[in-house]
Amino acid sequence: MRLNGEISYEDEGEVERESETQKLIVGYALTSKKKKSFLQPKFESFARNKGIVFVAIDQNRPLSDQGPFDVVLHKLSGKDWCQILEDYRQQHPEVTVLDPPDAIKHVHNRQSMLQDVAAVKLSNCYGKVDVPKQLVIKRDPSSIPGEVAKAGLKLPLVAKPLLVDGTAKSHELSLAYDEFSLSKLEPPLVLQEFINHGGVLFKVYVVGEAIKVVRRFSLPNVCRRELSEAAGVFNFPRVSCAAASADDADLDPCIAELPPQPLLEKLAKELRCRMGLQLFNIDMIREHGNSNGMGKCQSMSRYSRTFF
Ligand SMILES: Nc1ncnc2c1ncn2[C@@H]1O[C@H](COP(=O)(O)OP(=O)(O)OP(=O)(O)O)[C@@H](O)[C@H]1O
Ligand SMILES: O=P(O)(O)O[C@H]1[C@H](O)[C@@H](O)[C@H](OP(=O)(O)O)[C@@H](OP(=O)(O)O)[C@H]1O
Repeated sequence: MRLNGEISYEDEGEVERESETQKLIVGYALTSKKKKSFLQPKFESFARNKGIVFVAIDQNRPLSDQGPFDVVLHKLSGKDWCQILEDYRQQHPEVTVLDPPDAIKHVHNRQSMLQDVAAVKLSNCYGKVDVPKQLVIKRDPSSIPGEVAKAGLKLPLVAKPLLVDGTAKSHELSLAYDEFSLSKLEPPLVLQEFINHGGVLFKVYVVGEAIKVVRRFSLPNVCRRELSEAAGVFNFPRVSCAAASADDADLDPCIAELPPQPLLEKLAKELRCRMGLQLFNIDMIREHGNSNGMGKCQSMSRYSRTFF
């Protein structure tokens, strides 16, 4: 299995023979941004060799007039599109829609996306999965310092937009070091306690029962001295984007070790059942200095990367 550009074509010949008998048609409805990042030409041609063909859905024509599709893969939003998909699902129960609009709703909001993770209460011999302590602020920024104190949240705090709609704005994150600067933040947002995690994040990609984990660089630990000296709100860029891969980095094994596969399998299965999602991604960090293998999921999203 290879990520993005690093494609292995070792088994191509064999697969091409298989594809002569079988074809799976995937109709896709993606924004141009998503088409560019997800449906890369190399990926499309690799899929074609596996007998999987991607066909663009024409949004100006009724969906039922198009196809036939085995799978409808989409990442569009809006009430009208959701209704079109729901109607299509009723008329074509044989088609797999990735994913149904009702299931997707969970990951469009940073509060609801972690509620299901917390509800799983996953703790077994392989480790424990939890979510950071967090608070939702819907309106008044001047109320934030008081709300934070009332909830007993410890500084520094990571501030994230409440809604996640695929825009760059919805991925803008900031770190607030002191209580006075909290009222500068712009609701609606989620405030999460910053978890020291050794600067490494695990991206867990789930496709049905298949799981692929990659390692990315992340924010470094914040030490007590830094916290006592720093003040204000700092915006930080997409620290754990694809370019920040730490898969081949020479790291302390305690930090770099991937979360145990059985733990991820259990988590993914529970989330699939609870949310009804088949295709999603979980961002996980391992709490630094916690020898019990405690992991925290601090975010979830829909698919993005292409894997081979
Ligand atoms: N509570 C937290 N404690 C420590 N680091 C955090 C916390 N929340 C987020 N981060 C770090 O901030 C970065 C981005 O966070 P997050 O994944 O929540 O944003 P996102 O917009 O959902 O990201 P993506 O679009 O990449 O999925 C990651 O490197 C992550 O490790
Ligand atoms: O590239 P990875 O590290 O897998 O992170 C993804 C995020 O998890 C997704 O949420 C992004 O998609 P949206 O911007 O549509 O939410 C997705 O955006 P992209 O498809 O435009 O690259 C990625 O940023």
